[in-house]
Amino acid sequence: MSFEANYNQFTDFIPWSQQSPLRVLVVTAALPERDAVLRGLKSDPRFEVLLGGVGPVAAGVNTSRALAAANYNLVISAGFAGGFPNRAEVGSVVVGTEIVAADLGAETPEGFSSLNELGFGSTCIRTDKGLVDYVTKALVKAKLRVFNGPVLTVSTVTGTAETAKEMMARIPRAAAEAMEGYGVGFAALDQGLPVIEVRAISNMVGPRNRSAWRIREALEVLEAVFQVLSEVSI
Ligand SMILES: O=C(O)c1cccc(C(=O)CC[C@H]2O[C@@H](n3cnc4c(=O)[nH]cnc43)[C@H](O)[C@@H]2O)c1
Repeated sequence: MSFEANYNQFTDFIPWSQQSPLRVLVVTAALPERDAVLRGLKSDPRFEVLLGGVGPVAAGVNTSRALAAANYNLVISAGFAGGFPNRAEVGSVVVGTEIVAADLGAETPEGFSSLNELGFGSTCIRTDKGLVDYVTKALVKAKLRVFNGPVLTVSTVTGTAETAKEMMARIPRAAAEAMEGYGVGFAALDQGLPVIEVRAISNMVGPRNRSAWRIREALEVLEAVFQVLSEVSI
């Protein structure tokens, strides 16, 4: 289906799609992720791919800078992520329903208190539901293994079973953990733009085991994701 046909499908119910022409900023953390996304997109002119750096601060600052320099109407945070056990396995894709700054808060004798609970703002950025559903369906149709759920943003990669358990208790439906989504999402929100997070699962969240990382597989999945997105022209 052509870009215009798909684009028009949204015009009844997704405000961002009424803005024309569609320009999408994709923010990746590292070079291999950026290159995989570019290979998938095959020079689709509607997409710009930014190397935003690792972690929420670098990603947020670089996204803000890019959004200030040009007009976009959609932002995508993309790359690898850890999958939570029984939620998203290695080689699958997670399309985030929410972006949650999972370690932004305070440790108290009673346990962790999020920024929300402390009354200092929100740790949760909502993603565009219509777009999340649309992207999910397109990826499933392309035979990718896709899961939906909150994607956590952390400043410290989880490296023990205890912390993984704690994260799952804190955000029970969490599907994946990465390090940039909240920064990218905050910058998009600041400009009034919709955001989604799409992650290829390279490892499981839990005890540190670098030999179990499946980077090449995750890169292939990331490339396939953006090939699909280019073909359905979100
Ligand atoms: O040294 C380690 O044990 C280790 C384990 C997981 C990830 C790292 C990184 O430095 C990668 C950071 C990079 O990749 C994304 N990512 C991928 N998997 C995870 C994860 O399980 N938890 C958090 N982030 C992850 C992340 O978005 C960064 O861009 C090192």
